Amino acid sequence: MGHKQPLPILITGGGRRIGLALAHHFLNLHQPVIVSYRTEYPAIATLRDAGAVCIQADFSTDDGILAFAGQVKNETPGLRAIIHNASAWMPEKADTSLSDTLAGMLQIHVHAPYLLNHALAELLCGHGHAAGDIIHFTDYVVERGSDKHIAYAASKAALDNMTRSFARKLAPEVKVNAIAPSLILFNEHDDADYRQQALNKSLMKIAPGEKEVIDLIDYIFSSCYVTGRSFGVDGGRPLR
Ligand SMILES: NC(=O)C1=CN([C@@H]2O[C@H](COP(=O)(O)OP(=O)(O)OC[C@H]3O[C@@H](n4cnc5c(N)ncnc54)[C@H](OP(=O)(O)O)[C@@H]3O)[C@@H](O)[C@H]2O)C=CC1
Ligand SMILES: Nc1nc2c(c(=O)[nH]1)N=C([C@H](O)[C@@H](O)CO)CN2
Repeated sequence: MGHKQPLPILITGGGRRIGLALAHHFLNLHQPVIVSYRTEYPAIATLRDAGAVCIQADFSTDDGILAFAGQVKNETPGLRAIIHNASAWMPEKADTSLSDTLAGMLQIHVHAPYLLNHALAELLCGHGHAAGDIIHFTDYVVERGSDKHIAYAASKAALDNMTRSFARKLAPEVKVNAIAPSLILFNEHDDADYRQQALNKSLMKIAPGEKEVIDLIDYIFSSCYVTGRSFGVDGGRPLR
């Protein structure tokens, strides 16, 4: 008798950093992975060589999101999970209109997960009790707000709210949870002063790297009971 191939995990924005680390983690566990990417980084070829299905997609328009959903449906009859990692951390700034900033943040953090969850729910369902997962990457600023990233924080707050709506809609076959990180990884251009200030904002005073998020997702996937929750990965930042 042949072994049944596990269903793939879909990771959006898997070309770099946390999304890329998640993709390699699951591939190392012989778990099939489908990755969306916007920019053709060298990492995409490495992912393909490791067995990932990599689909180029730009979520800047609803048409781009829906075309991607169609390509995923052509690729697989079912999904183990969707991890909504794709994101942009846009501040309010003088050279971009406030309308464009707000629209861009709502597009990537609200339209993309909202449309993809609706379009792909049928692929997550039908595999048994708690057999599917959706993970929304939100942010610690959902609780606190952010004076420099107002639209970003508002759009992540909407995503946090959708976690509970989709948990209600898709139970008991699919669990839907959010991960709300504070500092996980610095960006290359962050200078020493910025880094020190950011480290001082948490109790734990480190930038822990992708492993903290990977371990949490492994836990969420192992559960058959936890749904509609937001998990902070923030080094105790709310207590500072
Ligand atoms: N890193 C951290 O410390 C923190 C991260 N988070 C959250 O964790 C998640 C992962 O973080 P991180 O790895 O730093 O994220 P990055 O910003 O480094 O990467 C996000 C990914 O999303 C993709 N993306 C952005 N816009 C679009 C678009 N319009 N269409 C398709 N893809 C797009 C990017 O593609 P491209 O490279 O082509 O632009 C990139 O691959 C995010 O949701 C983030 O908000 C929250 C708090 C802290
Ligand atoms: N999509 C992204 N979102 C966020 C990023 C990022 O690089 N991409 N970075 C942060 C910061 O790490 C911040 O939490 C501390 O400096 C927040 N969100």
